[in-house]
Amino acid sequence: MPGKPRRRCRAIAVAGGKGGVGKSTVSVNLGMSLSMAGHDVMLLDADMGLANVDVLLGLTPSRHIGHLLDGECGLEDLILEAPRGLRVIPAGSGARRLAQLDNGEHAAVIRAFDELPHPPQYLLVDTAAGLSDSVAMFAAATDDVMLVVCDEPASLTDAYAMIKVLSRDFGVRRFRMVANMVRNEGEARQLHQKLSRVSDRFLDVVIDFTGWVPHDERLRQAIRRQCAVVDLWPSSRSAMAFKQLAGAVDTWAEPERAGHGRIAFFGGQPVSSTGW
Ligand SMILES: Nc1ncnc2c1ncn2[C@@H]1O[C@H](COP(=O)(O)OP(=O)(O)OP(=O)(O)O)[C@@H](O)[C@H]1O
Repeated sequence: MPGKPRRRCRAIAVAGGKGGVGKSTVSVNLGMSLSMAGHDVMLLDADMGLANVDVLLGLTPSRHIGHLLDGECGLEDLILEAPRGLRVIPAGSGARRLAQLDNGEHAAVIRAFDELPHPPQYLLVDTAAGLSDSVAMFAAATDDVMLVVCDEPASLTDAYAMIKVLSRDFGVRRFRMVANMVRNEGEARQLHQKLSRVSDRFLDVVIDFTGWVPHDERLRQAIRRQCAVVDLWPSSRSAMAFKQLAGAVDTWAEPERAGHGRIAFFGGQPVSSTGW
């Protein structure tokens, strides 16, 4: 008997351009919130050479992407089990080679996800700061690009630069904005308006407002303890915001199929084992 329609893995890049806006914090806590809501979630630390997802979660990887590229192990051998069912693929730290991957190596990392025996429902890709080829390639290989923006001029200009490059060079048309470290929803929406105004004027893109995360001292304390705030203090303001963000992500319409010839996460594997 045919089962219910199967759902494709959704890959979401967490990007922003500027360093320190909260990309890794959002990746870890959104990923864990989705996992706590019952989804199968994997988080790829794509900050090659300067890994910090494992540090944020107090994990100690013994192998990293470099071992995969050297053929010493498969992608599944790199998976670390974080709390609440979140699976993490660490980037590796301190290896210069990892910070200088060429396009072929990026493609090899992305394609390795097609071979996973248990692909996740959601793959979050925590990208590095800046606008390197590496960031652009990883972001362009996902279904959705989530831009983390905070209330600083450089955050807005860097987010705009990222939108420009991804739309012009990779045909990305839709972006999902998350305001981080803001005081309230009004401030978050103002940031969205600022970014949308300038993008509407010069670029053919859509920027959706996905949600916001307040500046929260609890979150910083959780980071110092190497825990996700959603795990340690689930009723803190930031944890509640991440829960809401996960709920918003889960209402997004089904992602479009990977474009022909595009290097995409799960591009060779159109469906996974659960209903979308
Ligand atoms: N909502 C928040 N409330 C309070 N502090 C926050 C919040 N989000 C992030 N921070 C602080 O900002 C710091 C930087 O966050 P994070 O490492 O996630 O940024 P990033 O964009 O990934 O940086 P990089 O690109 O340099 O790796 C955190 O260590 C934390 O102290």
